[in-house]
Amino acid sequence: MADPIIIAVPKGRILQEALPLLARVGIVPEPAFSDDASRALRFSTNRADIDLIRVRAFDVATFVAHGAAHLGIVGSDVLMEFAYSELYAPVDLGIGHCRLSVAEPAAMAAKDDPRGWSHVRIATKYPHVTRTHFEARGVGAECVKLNGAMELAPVLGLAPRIVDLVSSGRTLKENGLVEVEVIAEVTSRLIVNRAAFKTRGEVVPLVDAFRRAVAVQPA
Ligand SMILES: Nc1ncnc2c1ncn2[C@@H]1O[C@H](COP(=O)(O)OP(=O)(O)OP(=O)(O)O)[C@@H](O)[C@H]1O
Ligand SMILES: O=P(O)(O)OC[C@H]1O[C@H](OP(=O)(O)OP(=O)(O)O)[C@H](O)[C@@H]1O
Repeated sequence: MADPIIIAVPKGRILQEALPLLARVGIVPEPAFSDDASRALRFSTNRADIDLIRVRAFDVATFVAHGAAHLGIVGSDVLMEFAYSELYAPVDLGIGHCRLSVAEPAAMAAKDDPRGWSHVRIATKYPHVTRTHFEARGVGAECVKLNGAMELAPVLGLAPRIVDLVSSGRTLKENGLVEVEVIAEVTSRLIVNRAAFKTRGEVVPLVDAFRRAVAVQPA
């Protein structure tokens, strides 16, 4: 038998929404996959021809782009940041809904006019998306790269503005920030390594199975 197809799934918040979707596709991981105490990183499933790996959200795209995994589930925010040409993103999975936004302290926003910006300093996990967004309207963006807790940057003087994911808005509110621009709406996508799509015959029916599972997804 050929080596199993490997699907990369992010640990963290997307995982909880991805598991019911995988079940509708007919993929049920071994129990250790959902056990936070497990230190394993690769897991078998009810299908002998499919294994799952559990990696950080940003690393899903890297594993699949390099062919170390054949398919993956990843936020469109990550795809925008890396823009890997080796990836094909054929299915919007309709999970992990949030948006990528610019935010700043409420007091600053009260007096601020985004149309007047010529240069901004921004704390973010998304420097590429941020620079591209501002360059499109002639604004230079100087980015301070952080991997989390961006909301601390304005009050501690690291950068007056941030670009981060927003869902309920609670994190911004509890840190005295307000959203001033939405850069992109975000959902999770099924991604496929382009070479695997051509060379592994199992991939096309699997992509179709994800498409069907999304179509019957509860609203
Ligand atoms: N508040 C949110 N609501 C819905 N989806 C979100 C939210 N925050 C993040 N996501 C989605 O989940 C993905 C993972 O989020 P995030 O990077 O915050 O997870 P994490 O577990 O903190 O990652 P890591 O620890 O690997 O850095 C994001 O790429 C995005 O697509
Ligand atoms: O608008 P809200 O519903 O409050 O969600 C937004 C928060 O969610 C994400 O962080 P996450 O909880 O994944 O934590 P981390 O990125 O700091 O690990 C994001 O980076 C925001 O901090």
